[in-house]
Amino acid sequence: MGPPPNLFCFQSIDKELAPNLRRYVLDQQNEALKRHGVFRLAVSGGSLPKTLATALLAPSSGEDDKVEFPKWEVFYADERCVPLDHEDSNHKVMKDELLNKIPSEMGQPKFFPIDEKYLDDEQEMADQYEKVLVNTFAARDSVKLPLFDLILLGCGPDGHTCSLFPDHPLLREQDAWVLSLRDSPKPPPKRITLSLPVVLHASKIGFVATGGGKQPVLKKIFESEEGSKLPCGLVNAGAGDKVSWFCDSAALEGVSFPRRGSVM
Ligand SMILES: O=C1O[C@H](COP(=O)(O)O)[C@@H](O)[C@H](O)[C@H]1O
Repeated sequence: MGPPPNLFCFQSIDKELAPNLRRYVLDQQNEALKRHGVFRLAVSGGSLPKTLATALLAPSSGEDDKVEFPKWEVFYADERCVPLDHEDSNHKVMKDELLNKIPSEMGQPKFFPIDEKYLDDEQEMADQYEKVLVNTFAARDSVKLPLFDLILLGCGPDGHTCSLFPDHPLLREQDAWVLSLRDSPKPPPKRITLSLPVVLHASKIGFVATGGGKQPVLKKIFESEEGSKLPCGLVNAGAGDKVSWFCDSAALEGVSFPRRGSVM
């Protein structure tokens, strides 16, 4: 199983979870900027962008608490094959929740949405998105896997993360960086997703899971053999202490897995 992930539990999302998530993201940003002058992040859609925006749009409290958006390169951990202005688009959620709300003096991150040209062919879409990663992270034959500084993930009520769903054959994919599916159990059915090896390779992986609707699956993931085989459980098992979970008390009610205090 590897070392256990860092599990943080907060009473309130806005007053406690978001500031701690901010500290965590900015620690990864500051380290990445020292390492290579750019912060490469992959983000999920769903409920994550709203909490992330609360974290990142808060006022800065000092030099090491500055969000350096112009030095960010932001990719999608998964995306639905729909137009970028469609309600189901993860990019649209990210734009509505975060990008469009960034004050102009902070500057904008560089975002890498899917190319709408390939909406009719999800495999081509995945191949094209993989090429974007190859162009960013170096040629496919010189690096085995792209190294994100941070990947921020959600956890679906069924234990899926990215668009990697429980028992889906894509979980076994070892070679491709970006995968396509046309049978997502959660609509819309056509999607692309980072592969599990790409997720596990990241420098740091942060899950954000909030609300009572996530409680049954979190209990399963942290406390049962069955849960450790769900996609989120596979990330815990494969990446161990590179993984942190930011949860609220509603999501962790009755979960007895050992928790950490705050990251600050
Ligand atoms: O379909 C998706 O769901 C997951 C989880 O979303 P949440 O709303 O339950 O937090 C999300 O992480 C993923 O990006 C999205 O495509």
